[in-house]
Amino acid sequence: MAILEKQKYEALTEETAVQLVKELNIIPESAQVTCQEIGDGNLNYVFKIRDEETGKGVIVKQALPYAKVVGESWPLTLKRATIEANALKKHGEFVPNLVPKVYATDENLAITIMEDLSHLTIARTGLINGEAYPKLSGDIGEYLARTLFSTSDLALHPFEKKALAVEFSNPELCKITEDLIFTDPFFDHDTNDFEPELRGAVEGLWENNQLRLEAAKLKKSFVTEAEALLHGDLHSGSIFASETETKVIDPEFAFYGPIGFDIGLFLGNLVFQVIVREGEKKTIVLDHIENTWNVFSSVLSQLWEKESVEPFAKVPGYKEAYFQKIFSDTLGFAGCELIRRTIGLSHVKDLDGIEDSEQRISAKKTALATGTALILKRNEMTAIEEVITFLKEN
Ligand SMILES: Nc1ncnc2c1ncn2[C@@H]1O[C@H](COP(=O)(O)OP(=O)(O)O)[C@@H](O)[C@H]1O
Ligand SMILES: CSC[C@H]1O[C@H](OP(=O)(O)O)[C@H](O)[C@@H]1O
Repeated sequence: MAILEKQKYEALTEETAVQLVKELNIIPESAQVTCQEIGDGNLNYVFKIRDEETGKGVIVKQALPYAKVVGESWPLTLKRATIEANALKKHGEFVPNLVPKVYATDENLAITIMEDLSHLTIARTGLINGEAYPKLSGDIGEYLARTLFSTSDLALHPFEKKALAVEFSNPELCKITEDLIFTDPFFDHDTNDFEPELRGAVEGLWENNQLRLEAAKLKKSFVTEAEALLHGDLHSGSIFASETETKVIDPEFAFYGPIGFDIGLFLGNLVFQVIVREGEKKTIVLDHIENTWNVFSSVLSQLWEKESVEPFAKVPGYKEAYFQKIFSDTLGFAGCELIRRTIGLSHVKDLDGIEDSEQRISAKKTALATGTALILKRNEMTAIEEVITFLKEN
């Protein structure tokens, strides 16, 4: 029986994934294909199917009814697949060159069939291997400015914006972020995961009430400020890159949230590379951090001047106040990401991949101190150059 006719969820296998793309005529019935499950993320299956004759590839991504990294004991909504596909399509309206093409979706099967980007490398892997990715920060700055402006009240009629906020209501995935980024790392919670050598530093965080107060304020912003349609999990593992191209994948955490969240997650993940790199290679990443903010703010500023529908947009001082709020949120969210990826449930290879244990512990202590400082100093800093100077000195 045809898979689509069943109209109900079943976990795909390499065989049924092939059957599906043939049923949908994405690859001809007669084609000789290979199929491999290549998912390395925390949550989903990713099948790569390749037509041996034409070399054409497609990706079938399927949500499981639970979080893959933990297993069936952590049930998770299948609706995230529809959120992901719709977010790829919505963001693709504004930055078609920076997201994969979506060929088909099926809500029952919780699948997105999309462009195969295997000619690119996941940016986290490339950066760890010392790649420079000259286009990365310019492209991500552009992606952030265009997707965030175009889905906000600055660009949309309030009815349209609120309808989108409803469409992208994503409570289960938001709860993961609320717990894993904004809560658990600041408490002695059993999801936390860190080496015994870090216990002193971690207990220092738990006893730092000023830090916990600021983390609480950032969590409140995340939970309550429905400013724009966010990617929701914009770390360097959600970006494919090469010397000439950048593509953003995996927006299953998309929802209406504070604009600084996407920027902060991206910059926070670049900070890991500032911590682990030396010399000129460190400078390349510092330049990416500065350029991301500069491109983001300059494109957003142009869009604000030319296209904003907000009557207050021309009121002297409003734009500056709006940008300063995004800037300080960005630093705070970057700080939370640094802390949670160091001691929380979900780590990063940038740190965990350091084989020498003394070096690894030292890098992790730096990540915790940097994250703490970004959270605490976020309202004192007003320009990206100050952040760069701070990162160079620490
Ligand atoms: N469009 C794509 N083209 C090629 N490979 C992909 C594509 N999408 C995902 N992948 C591969 O699958 C992995 C997991 O995908 P991802 O969307 O991050 O899954 P998860 O939601 O489980 O984190 C990526 O790291 C990448 O290697
Ligand atoms: C159990 S979910 C943990 C973590 O995984 C997600 O990342 P990804 O889907 O890219 O692997 C997200 O960052 C969550 O916080």
